Amino acid sequence: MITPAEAEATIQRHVSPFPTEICPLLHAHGRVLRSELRADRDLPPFDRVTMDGFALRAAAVAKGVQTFRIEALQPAGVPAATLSTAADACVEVMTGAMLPSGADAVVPYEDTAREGATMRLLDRATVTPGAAVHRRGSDHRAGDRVVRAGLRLSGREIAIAASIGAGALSVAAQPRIALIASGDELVEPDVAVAPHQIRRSNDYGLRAALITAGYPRVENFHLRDVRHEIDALIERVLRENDVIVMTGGVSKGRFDLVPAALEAQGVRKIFHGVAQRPGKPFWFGGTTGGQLVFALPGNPISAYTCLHRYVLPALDLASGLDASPNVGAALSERITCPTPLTFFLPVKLATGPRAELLATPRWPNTSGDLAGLSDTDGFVELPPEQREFPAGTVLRVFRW
Ligand SMILES: Nc1nc2c(c(=O)[nH]1)N[C@H]1C(S)=C(S)[C@@H](COP(=O)(O)OP(=O)(O)OC[C@H]3O[C@@H](n4cnc5c(N)ncnc54)[C@H](O)[C@@H]3O)O[C@H]1N2
Ligand code: MOO
Repeated sequence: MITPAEAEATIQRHVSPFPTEICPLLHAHGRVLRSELRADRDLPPFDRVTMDGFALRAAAVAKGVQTFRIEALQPAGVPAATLSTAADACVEVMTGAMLPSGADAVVPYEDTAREGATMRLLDRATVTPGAAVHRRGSDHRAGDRVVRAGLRLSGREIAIAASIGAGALSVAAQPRIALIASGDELVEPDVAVAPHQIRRSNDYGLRAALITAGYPRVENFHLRDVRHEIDALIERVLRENDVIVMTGGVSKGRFDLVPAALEAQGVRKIFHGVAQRPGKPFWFGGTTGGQLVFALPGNPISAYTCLHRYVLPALDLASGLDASPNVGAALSERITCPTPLTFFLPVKLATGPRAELLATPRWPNTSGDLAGLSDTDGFVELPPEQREFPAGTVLRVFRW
């Protein structure tokens, strides 16, 4: 059996990038940016007043002028006024206005007293060139890169894009994902359930996790353990989707028909089985057209863990998202690992006394104990062969 690291690397080798498409800015949040964004003009685009008050020449103040004539009013959103050459000239200005030409500093209202059309500086006013002026191009020059490619777009990048006039963005296409739960025992959550039946929870949970992670084009299906029905559905979803995620039916049981059906429909098995718990029977394959098929074990914690350990990172890679850095967390208590395989242990994360990330184990009862995952932040990966892990051991952590 291959290790989780080998499984991850193998999946990565089979991932090809999703196509690029153009997306209107209003719908681009959560999408992965494919082309960097560059400033279309200097930022700020003009010498921008940063305080409501009066614009004047700092040199006049240095020469002892204390009282100024208010020549004009300069609000935001209109072209710059021009200060006359008189030493005591000033223009009343608003935050966000263009600095009047000829002026080089702004005194806020709070440092002045006004009498009709004149303004007097209070003793506390200190006026130096550039005071309360945000110089043109001082944040970024036209042509500078302001957002790099490979980021998932949040409100921050959307605001930057808007500020540089990028009304449509080049982003990774979102894959169409078929999410198939298989098993005769499964029923919908909102119907009467017989004692021998199990409510479908995996696929609902995986669907929510996929959407939350930025992959909303998910369609759910249910399969009975009937071979010709499995074949027919796989054939159909392969026609319409880029990625297939299945749960259940991949182990060794008489009704674990999924691997054979996938191969019969032209999905090539790349591996079946990973030396890990939970999730040992994980099956991965692909088509010649580049579609990826993840058949996850049916036990709920196995499926949810495998989605986060393998499926979401593969989708992120295909989207061109920057790889997230490996994050380590220190165990808050000593643990004994129950298996010689790599073990994924759910944890609650907190900040320790030296500002380190602390992982507190939250042992689920079994790999079916979904409730054990509630109020956890992710899982740590316990490497194989080592069984005793003292408190303070730093382990790789994956967040849900
Ligand atoms: N002889 C062996 N038996 C099993 C092995 C093995 O190596 N040899 N591996 C075990 C492990 S580990 C796992 S994990 C499971 C995985 O089996 P399957 O992928 O075939 O999953 P199922 O048998 O279909 O289901 C397992 C379990 O999960 C429940 N389930 C399935 N789908 C859902 C769903 N959508 N929502 C809620 N619950 C679901 C299902 O009812 C079963 O209880 O195999 C072991 N056996
Ligand atoms: O390894 Mo299975 O995925 O635990 O129940």
